[in-house]
Amino acid sequence: MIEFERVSKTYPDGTVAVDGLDLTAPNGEITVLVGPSGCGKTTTMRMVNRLIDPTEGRITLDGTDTASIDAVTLRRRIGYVIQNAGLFPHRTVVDNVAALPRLLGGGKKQTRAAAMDLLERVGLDATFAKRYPWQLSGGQQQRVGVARALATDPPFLLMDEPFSAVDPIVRAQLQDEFLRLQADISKTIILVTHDIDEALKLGDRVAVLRQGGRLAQVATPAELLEAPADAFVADFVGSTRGYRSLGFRFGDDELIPQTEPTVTLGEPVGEIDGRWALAVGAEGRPVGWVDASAVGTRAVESDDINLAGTVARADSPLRELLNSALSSPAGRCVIVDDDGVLVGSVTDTDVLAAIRRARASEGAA
Ligand SMILES: Nc1ncnc2c1ncn2[C@@H]1O[C@H](COP(=O)(O)OP(=O)(O)OP(=O)(O)O)[C@@H](O)[C@H]1O
Repeated sequence: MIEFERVSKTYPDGTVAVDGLDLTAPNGEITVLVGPSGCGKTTTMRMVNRLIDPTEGRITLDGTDTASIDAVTLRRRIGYVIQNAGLFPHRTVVDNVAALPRLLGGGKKQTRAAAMDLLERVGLDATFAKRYPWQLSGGQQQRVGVARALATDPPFLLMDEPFSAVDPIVRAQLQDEFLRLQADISKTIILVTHDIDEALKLGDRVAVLRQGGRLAQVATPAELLEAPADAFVADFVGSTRGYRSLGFRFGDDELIPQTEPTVTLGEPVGEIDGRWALAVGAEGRPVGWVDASAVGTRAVESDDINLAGTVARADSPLRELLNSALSSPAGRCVIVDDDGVLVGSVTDTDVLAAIRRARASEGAA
């Protein structure tokens, strides 16, 4: 059990990120922290593994004050999964998973064998073990991130927006797989998300935070939907729906897709502006990004393709466009049509500007 007792965090500049939080994350359950941007979700979670120290109050793990446990020992008991997986880029998948057990003195053979088992549990077969993170899709990287967090078999798991950087179909798959895995391993989990649907799907209990790091309500998903504690919770459960539905409309705003230069497998990268070229398959469907500076003038091979980026459709919510832009090494969101064929791209800056415009017009409505 993870317990917050009157926990507050005020940053040196005076920002009150968390204010008098009382919260219990019961053993074997998923407790989700959800709330608007800046409401203190990440700060709350990072205080558990002491990446951030509380200003007041205490946090206990099965009754022991975390402040009394040496930080390294503490972190061995708490797995940590972050957005974009945070894998070591120069180590293979299996070495990423085996790294911490090795550091803790495990033998090479035995830690590798355990890592292979874990990879299989998160849905990756042996062919992925020797690859490097950039040779995996975002969803596959996230699976490795989960396997790595479980490598020391910690009783507690912290997950910060673990499924945000992948496209909606992959996200739903990862969520389903994660629920199946948890039914098996019964870890005590705190998961942070800004997505109320994800919170309601994954959480045994959902804690809704409001600005200033105050707990608005903690309840089961059903209770939250049926009996929101106040207008803020009701509004948050409802209003993010509105925000999510913000469509990307051609001709609207200044968010117009630009032509994206492409490269086909087996051919060299032509003249491009910048470092990254988008690789497309024969049917014109994007397959990933190629680092032109690494390929030089030779023909592009499948091993050159960085698979981490996601695509969005023209009518995807702006949040998905942003996820696509942020997951691409080029910082560009790739837009495809209903058949998955490339339409063009928009930059992360343009997507952010469109989100700001949409929010402003929502506020004015
Ligand atoms: N190191 C810091 N110094 C000062 N203020 C900070 C620091 N880190 C976070 N904050 C502020 O504390 C508040 C809570 O931040 P936190 O990152 O915990 O929120 P969050 O709910 O996780 O936000 P998001 O969903 O946008 O990631 C915000 O107002 C943020 O600007």
